[in-house]
Order: sequence, then C-alpha cells, then structure tokens
Amino acid sequence: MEPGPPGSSGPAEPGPCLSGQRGADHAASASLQSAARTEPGRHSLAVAAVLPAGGCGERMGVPTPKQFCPILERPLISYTLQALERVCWIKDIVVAVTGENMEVMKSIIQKYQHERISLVEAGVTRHRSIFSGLKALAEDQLNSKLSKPEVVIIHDAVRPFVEEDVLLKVVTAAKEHGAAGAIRPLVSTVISPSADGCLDHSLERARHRASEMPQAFLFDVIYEAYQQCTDYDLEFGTECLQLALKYCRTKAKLVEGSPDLWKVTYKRDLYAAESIIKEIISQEICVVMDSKEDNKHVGHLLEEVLKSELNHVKVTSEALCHAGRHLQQIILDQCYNFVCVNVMTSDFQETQKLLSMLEESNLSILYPVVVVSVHFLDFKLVPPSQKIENLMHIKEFSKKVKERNILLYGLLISYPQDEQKLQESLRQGAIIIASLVKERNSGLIGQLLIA
Ligand SMILES: Nc1ccn([C@@H]2O[C@H](COP(=O)(O)OP(=O)(O)OP(=O)(O)O)[C@@H](O)[C@H]2O)c(=O)n1
Ligand SMILES: O=C(CO)[C@H](O)[C@H](O)COP(=O)(O)O
Repeated sequence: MEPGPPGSSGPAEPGPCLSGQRGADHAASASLQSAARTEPGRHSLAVAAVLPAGGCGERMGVPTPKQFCPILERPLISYTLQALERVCWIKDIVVAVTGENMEVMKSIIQKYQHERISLVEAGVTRHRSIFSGLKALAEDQLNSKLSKPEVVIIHDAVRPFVEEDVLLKVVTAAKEHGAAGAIRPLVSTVISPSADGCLDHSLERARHRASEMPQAFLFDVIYEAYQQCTDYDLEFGTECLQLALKYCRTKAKLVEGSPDLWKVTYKRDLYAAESIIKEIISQEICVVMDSKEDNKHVGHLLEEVLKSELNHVKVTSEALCHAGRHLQQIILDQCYNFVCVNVMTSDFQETQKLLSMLEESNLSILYPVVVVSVHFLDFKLVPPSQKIENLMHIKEFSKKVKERNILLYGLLISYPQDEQKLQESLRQGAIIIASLVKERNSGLIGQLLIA
C-alpha cells in the first residue's frame, strides 16, 4: 500500500483538535488515509461513526443532559463532534438524540458549523441508541443519504478528548480482528460483594482493564450482533465488544488508550474538561504592536518578560502593518490570545484594528478569544485619572465583541523612565495577562486592570 501524500495526516477543518497530535502514529495514519482515499480505481475503506447522545445524565445531577452542558459556553457534545469531524477519513457521523432534544442538536450543528452529521432518534438505553444509529447506516434504509461503511466507530458523545491516533488504531485493528476497543488500567480494585453486603472476592487488578471508548467494528459484525441480541442485552448491557463476542464470536483486539478518554459522568468531570480545554487554548500568546519605534521597543520588552514568566507558553509578536498579512496567518493558525500594545495613548485605534480582523475571521466560533488592550502610560507625566474617560470606552467595545465570543480586557502598565521600575511593572503586567489568558473569565471583560 502506498503512503498518503506528505502532510496529508494534518487535521481537517474545522478548528484545532483539542486532543492534538500527541503520539500520533503517522505511518499508520498515512496507510489508512491511503486506503480511505476515494480516487477512481483505488480500494477505499469506508469508515463512519455512531455517537450515542440520548442519555439524561442522571449521575451528573443537573437538569440539562450532560452532553448539552456548556463548557466555555459551548455544549460538551460540540467538542466531541469537533474531535471526530476533523478526522477527514471518517465519512459520516451519526448522532442519536432524543426527539425532545432534536431541535437543540440541530441548532448546535448550525451554530458551530459541524459537518457530515446525521441525526437519528435515540432509544431508551445506550444500546438501543447505538442500534438506532447502526440501522441508519445499514444499506436497507430507504431515503437515506448514508451508505453502509466497512468499519464503524462507536464513541460516546460525552468523551470529548478523543485523539486521531486512537481512532486510527481501533479502526485498523477492527479491520483485522472484526472488533477493537480502547482500554485503560484500572484506577481502583474491582471487588464482588456477597448478598449480605460483605466482601465475596476481589479481582486481581493487574489482570483486568477498564473498557473505554472509542470502539470500532466491521459493520457487518456489530450490526449482526445487535440484530441477534436479546431485549435483556439491549436493556441492561453496557459493552458493545461483548455483543460482538457473544453473537458473532468476534474477539476484540484491545488497544491502550490515553487517560483523556475518560467519560464525563459527574459534575466534577465538567470542571476537569473545562480546565483541559483552557490549558490547550492558552498555549500561545501573540503580542501585537504597530510599527512605530517606541511601540516596537516596549512591545518586544513585554514579549521577553512574558516569555520568561510563562515557560510553557509560546509567545510571539507581530506588527499590525502590511495589511496584517502575518497576523492573519497567526489567526489562521489558531492562536487564541492576543495582547495589543499601545504606548502613551488611551485610544483604541490599534486594538480596534485587531478586533476587526478577529471578527472577520471565524476564529472565535469554537473557542473564546482573549484580547488584552495594554496601555503603557507614564503615571508621573500623565495621571491615569486624566485618561480614564477615554479608557472607559473599553466597556462598550468589550460588550460588542463579547457577542462574537471575544473577551476584551484593559490593562494599564506603568511606564516609568527608570529601567528597573519598568521591568517590575512589565513583570506585574505579564502576571495579569497570564491570569486573564488562563482563566478566560467573562465576568472581567471591559475592566481596566492596573500593573
Ligand atoms: N438512552 C441512552 C442512554 C445513554 N446514551 C448515551 O450513551 C453515552 C454514555 O452513557 P452514560 O454516560 O451512561 O450517559 P447517561 O445515561 O446520560 O448518564 P447516566 O447513566 O448518569 O444517566 C452518553 O453519550 C449518553 O448520552 C444514549 O445515547 N441513550
Ligand atoms: O465504557 C463503556 C463501554 O465499554 C461505556 O461507555 C459504558 O459501559 C456505558 O455504560 P453506561 O452508559 O452504563 O455508563
């Protein structure tokens, strides 16, 4: 089999992958993509995915089903869809939702511009929801734009951090073995209680694994298994791999998954997911300045201090000139944090230019973009009170851009003549910027902070 074209293993649109490319198996990716290509005369491996999303999230203990709970104001399921649809070799994604939530789901698809999604009605149990998705993919469905895939991935809608490499591994293994699923080492030991509530026996932890998602199957295997299984299986079963074993004698290949594959189940899992997402989108900060010498000088000083204060963050700088071509590239490359440098001025001309560029791009559709409008003022020459009226305009700007998911904050940094004092205020400013970027607190937008 020929390898895929160079660079073809990069993420497809839209948006960055939350899970990134950590540890991606590029060789396998190239070979699967080659198999998945649909050039005439070439064998193509058709892969689809079914996402059960019809649960009510009882264990979460909130009225909204957990798949629709917001993380940074975007429903959890949208993150999972994004992780799957960026994998270009998955042709169709079938999502099972309850009739009650069908319209909500349609509006999520529209708002976040998800593609290749089909909706089916969920069942009263997870297995029934999955079966409903499989039926939609089976060939015998009338009026369906879907076609039967060779391999189908099954993935819970509430596991947003699924990486391309694990999808690839389960699909490749399913093609060979008929079924495959991701596993993780057990965190706790599994024990069996007896009827009187006492310990009957405990399992040897090292010999057992937790079954996670994604799983993948030859479509004919899993569809046959679901068609044959009993009402009891559909009502109480929790393991698709077991159905393939029981009804098709297909022994699933088990694939080691990453810790991020865990299922959002309890309220605390939403907080954990939010922290992971915030960390991923805070990896890069771009310092933007105009081409005036003074601005460039101060901008670069701030860039250096940010670099030394934030070891793990990539800090770059860019000018707002040349029709912003370089800056546009940075936006296209999905940098979600900008610091706009203004020296001895309280107007927002430069910041507004940057905001217009961001508004024109689609960058903030999926994640909130942070913009810190930094104003360097010599507080001895110009007391901040003199500039405050002008600076207060940030409130209106921030309100307006918040509608586009851009979080605008103001920061006054003291700009003394004394070099040592300047370094200290730059350091203070960098700490505030780091915290704004990390926290993405929408309650603080339009505020003027002072370093
Ligand atoms: N009738 C159901 C029940 C569950 N699911 C989906 O199966 C996945 C995993 O199930 P689980 O974590 O158990 O979700 P819930 O059933 O919603 O949660 P809980 O058990 O706490 O009620 C979720 O994406 C969930 O929406 C489904 O499609 N149809
Ligand atoms: O991990 C899984 C598969 O092996 C499933 O996500 C899990 O078993 C689903 O069960 P439930 O909906 O009861 O949590």
